[in-house]
Amino acid sequence: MPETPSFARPLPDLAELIASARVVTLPLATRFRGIDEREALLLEGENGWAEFSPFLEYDDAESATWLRAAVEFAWGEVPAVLRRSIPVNATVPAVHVDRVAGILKRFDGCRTAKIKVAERGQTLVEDISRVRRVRDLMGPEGRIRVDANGGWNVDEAEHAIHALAEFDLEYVEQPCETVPELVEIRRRTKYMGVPIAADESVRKEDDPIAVARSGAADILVLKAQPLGGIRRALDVIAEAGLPAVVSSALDTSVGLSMGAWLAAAVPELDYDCGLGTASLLSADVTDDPLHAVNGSIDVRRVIPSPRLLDGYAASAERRDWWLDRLKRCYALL
Ligand SMILES: O=C(O)CCC(=O)C1=CC=C[C@@H](O)[C@@H]1C(=O)O
Ligand SMILES: [Mg+2]
Repeated sequence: MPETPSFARPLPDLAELIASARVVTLPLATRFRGIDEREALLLEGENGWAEFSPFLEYDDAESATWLRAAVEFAWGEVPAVLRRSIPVNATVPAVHVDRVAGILKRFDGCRTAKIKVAERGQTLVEDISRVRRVRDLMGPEGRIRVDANGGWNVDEAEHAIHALAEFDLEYVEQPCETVPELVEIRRRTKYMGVPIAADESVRKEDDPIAVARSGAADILVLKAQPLGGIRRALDVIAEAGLPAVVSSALDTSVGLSMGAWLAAAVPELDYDCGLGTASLLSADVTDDPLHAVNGSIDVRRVIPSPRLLDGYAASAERRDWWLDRLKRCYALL
């Protein structure tokens, strides 16, 4: 038996992970993050199913953290939940303004929308018209946040946030790439009253607390898979001492069930969570997907349907690729 890590006691053998592993390729309803299909590896442990789905370009060291999260959720100790349903935001990719209404309709009852901005190859004018359309459709009570994925430099961010402020933004997520840039943009835009949230600067930095320590953000966006699991994400929230928004990584409903579990265990949950993205998929692994109903998703384990696992099974070549990745990442646990 390999050495016992804290996230799953004891660490299941690799053979056990491989025995239950299923790899799927799911079509997206809307291109997002430059992809039209989402690949994911699902695993069944003693607690139920979990998802291992680092993006394809991530290296093994980063991906091993995502595997730690899956192993914890399927085999390890998970914390008690404090709530049974989680309010979620609609997620609006960087689409043409004419597609905004169709996308919002996929998110039943969501009072909050997160809109992607600063997409490479697009202009601020396109961002402004997309955000304006969401504001028009949601009305004055809708809550609107934007996510730039670090796509602006500090001057561009200052200009864009100033231009978008008229839409009453709840926050701007990752306007710039680095922690020092976030510190600077937060200083420059403070007078506008638009809070800054950090996502990549939490999940991709070696030290997820650096953002909080440097005063680089008002809010943290936390994702269970990239942070290495629910308990690690809860530790980050406790140590950072900032309000948390729980989000996800374009997961299947199985991955979203882990995100919902994290959101359910966070002591204070003041913001709607980025866990409604099953609605961006045009197929899922379960007949009972975690779609928003009345603006919220359930906190529950998700059991994939054998019919859907077969129907959306990845090609033999992609399955082998994922199993090799699983083995390499397991070796890093
Ligand atoms: O937070 C949401 O509304 C949905 C999740 C989401 O936006 C993301 C999922 C996956 C990859 C990321 O580029 C992206 C994000 O940056 O938050
Ligand atoms: Mg983000």
